[in-house]
Amino acid sequence: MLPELKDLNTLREALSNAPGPDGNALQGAAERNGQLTKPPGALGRLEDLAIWYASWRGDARPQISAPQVIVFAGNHGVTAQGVSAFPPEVTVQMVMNFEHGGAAINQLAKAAGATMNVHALDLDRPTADFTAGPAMSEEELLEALRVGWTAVDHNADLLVVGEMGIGNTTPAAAIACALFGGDAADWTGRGTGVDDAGLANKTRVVAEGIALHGGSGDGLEILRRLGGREIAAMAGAIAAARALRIPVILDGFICSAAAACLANKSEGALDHTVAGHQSAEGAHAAVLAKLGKEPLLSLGLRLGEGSGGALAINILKSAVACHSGMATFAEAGVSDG
Ligand SMILES: O=C(O)c1ccc[n+]([C@@H]2O[C@H](COP(=O)([O-])O)[C@@H](O)[C@H]2O)c1
Ligand SMILES: Cc1cc2nc[nH]c2cc1C
Repeated sequence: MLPELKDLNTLREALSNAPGPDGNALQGAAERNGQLTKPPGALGRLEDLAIWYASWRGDARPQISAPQVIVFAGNHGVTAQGVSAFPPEVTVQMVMNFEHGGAAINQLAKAAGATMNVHALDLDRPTADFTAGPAMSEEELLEALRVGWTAVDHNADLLVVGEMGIGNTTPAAAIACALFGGDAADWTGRGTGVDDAGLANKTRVVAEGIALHGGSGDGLEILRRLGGREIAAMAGAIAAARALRIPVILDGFICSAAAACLANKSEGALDHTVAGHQSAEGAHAAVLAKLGKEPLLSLGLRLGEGSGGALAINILKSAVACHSGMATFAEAGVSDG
C-alpha cells in the first residue's frame, strides 16, 4: 500500500498525492453528532475531534482500538557546542530505559492502551554540527525518513510520534527559524533546562546555523541541513500515516518542528494531525500558531518521548467513545427540544 521510499521525490510525490478526508464519513459523522443525547455543542471540542477522526478513518461511527506510539532516538553533533543541560550519552541510556519499560512514555502509552515501539537511529554516529555544514547528507536524510516511513503499523488506527535526542531542541529551533523567519531568539528555549548563559550560547548556535543554511524554502532541505535523524524519522512516519489515513497526534516542540517540515509540501499536508499538547518549551506555542493547531492539553510538560501525544490519546478515545457509543434522541426517547 505504501510505495518504497527510493528517493526524496517519492516522498514529495506521496505528499502531493496524499489522500484527503472522506467527505461521506464526515457528513455522516456530523449528522450523527447532531442527533446525540446532549444539547448541541455541549461536548465542545470533543465533537469536532470525533468528526475529524471519523473523516480520516472513512467511518461515520469509528472506534479506536489500536493506537501506536513510536519513539525515535538520534544524536546530534551540535551538542559539542554545549547546547544541552545533559550529556549526549543520555540518549542511548534512555533508549535502554524505554526498552526496559522504565520511562514516562512506557507508563503513558500503557495507560492509553497503546502499543509502543522504539527506533534508535545510528546513535554512535551523531549528525554533523550544523554550524559547520549540513547536519545530514541526502542519503542520511533519506535513510532516517525511511525508518519513520516503515515504522508505522498499517493496522494502527491512531499514531503518536515522539523522540529522544539530547541536544535536539537546538535543531528544532533552527528548523522553526528557517521555516518561519524571525530571530534565533524567537525560537530558542531552555530544553532540558539550560541557564541564562546556556540559553544565550544556544541562541548564538541557532543564529550561526541560520546564517550558514537559511534561505531555503524547502522543508526537506531545511530538515537535511538543520535537523536530525529522529526528527526526520518523525516526519517520515507522519507522512506515511497520511498515506495510510491514520490520524496522528503531535507531541511537543521537536515533533512539531518535524511536522512543520512537511507543512509546505502540499495544501493541508498536516490536516490528518492534531496537536496533543502545548509544551513548556518557550517557542512551542508559536510553532503551533504557525501550523494553525490548537493544542488539546497544556500541562507544562517539556519531556518529549511522545508523552503529551500519548496523554492526548485518552482525550481522542473519549471523544470517539461518546460519538460512537451515545444514544440518539430517538433511540433514548429523549425530547430533542
Ligand atoms: O517535547 C518537548 O517540547 C521538549 C522540550 C524540551 C526538552 N525535550 C526533550 O529533551 C531533550 C532535548 O533537550 P535539550 O536541552 O537536550 O535540547 C530531548 O530528548 C527531548 O525529548 C522535549
Ligand atoms: C533523563 C532525560 C529523559 C528524557 N526524555 C526525553 N528527553 C529526555 C532528556 C533527559 C535528560
